[in-house]
Amino acid sequence: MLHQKQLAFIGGGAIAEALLKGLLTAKLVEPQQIMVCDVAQSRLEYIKRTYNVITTVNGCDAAGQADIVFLTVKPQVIDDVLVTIAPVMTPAKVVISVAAGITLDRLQAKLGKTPIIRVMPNTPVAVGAGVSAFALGQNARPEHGELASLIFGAVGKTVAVDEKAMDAVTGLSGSGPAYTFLFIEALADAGVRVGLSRQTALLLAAQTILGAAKMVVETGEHPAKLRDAVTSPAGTTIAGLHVLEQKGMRGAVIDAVVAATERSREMGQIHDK
Ligand SMILES: NC(=O)C1=CN([C@@H]2O[C@H](COP(=O)(O)OP(=O)(O)OC[C@H]3O[C@@H](n4cnc5c(N)ncnc54)[C@H](OP(=O)(O)O)[C@@H]3O)[C@@H](O)[C@H]2O)C=CC1
Ligand SMILES: O=C(O)[C@@H]1CCC=N1
Repeated sequence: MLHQKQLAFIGGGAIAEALLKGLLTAKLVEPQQIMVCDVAQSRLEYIKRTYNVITTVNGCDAAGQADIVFLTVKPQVIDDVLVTIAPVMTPAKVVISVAAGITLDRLQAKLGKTPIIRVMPNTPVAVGAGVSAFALGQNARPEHGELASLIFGAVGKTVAVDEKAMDAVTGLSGSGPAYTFLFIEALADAGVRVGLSRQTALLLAAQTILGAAKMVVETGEHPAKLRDAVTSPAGTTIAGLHVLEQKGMRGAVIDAVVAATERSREMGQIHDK
């Protein structure tokens, strides 16, 4: 389905790199099918050197030549980008926006009849283990849903959601890798505190998170049941869990996701911050 399609990324930052790396690794596309546009020449040089894709500073050119246009700029500059690319957009192209908080209505108002898909991926797409939620705009057809499943399914799991859920998705899985990296870092620091080498502590911490997540996904069991199986009576785990509960870990995580969700909503409402 992506054979001979041209993809353009408008914005060559963190999520664009994660996506193109994942798509190339999955062999869904070849490097010559990808064009990356960014305002920073040094960033483009790095992207070209690393992935051998086509690069340009001209967003209009990139969007004009592409069949699938990814909007991978910060929400704060999305309106400028929409004005730049609007003249070359046609109903035969498709726009995939990953910008946090930016609604389909706001994108559609500038892009006329071009079909739009709003997606919230996360950076583990770079290693084929992302999760992406998507919602279709008013001009999108069922094949555009299939396209989203194909592209984002090649680099992880996908879920179709009602657009209303997008801010919550952003607060949970969009930002979630950052919370998890912080937890891994904290676990590794803890390992060092109790006498392990940094290298060993980091390996134990990261592999523990990976293994625990895999158990939840593959067994379909409730995490509480899996947790109970680790927690021996009067053992080590309950001593550790007691401290985490006393320090309010669950509440802190809920507050973090609520704050990120609210920030996503806020970014959809303001146009210049
Ligand atoms: N990072 C993530 O994990 C995720 C990000 N997103 C969304 O992806 C978008 C990009 O985020 P992220 O990759 O983190 O941000 P980055 O800042 O890393 O990347 C954005 C890039 O776009 C460049 N840029 C700025 N203006 C233009 C322009 N007019 N034309 C072309 N390029 C431009 C920026 O250059 P400069 O820095 O010089 O301004 C920067 O290199 C955001 O909307 C975010 O909400 C969604 C899911 C996950
Ligand atoms: O921090 C951000 O705003 C973006 C959106 C989701 C992940 N990163």
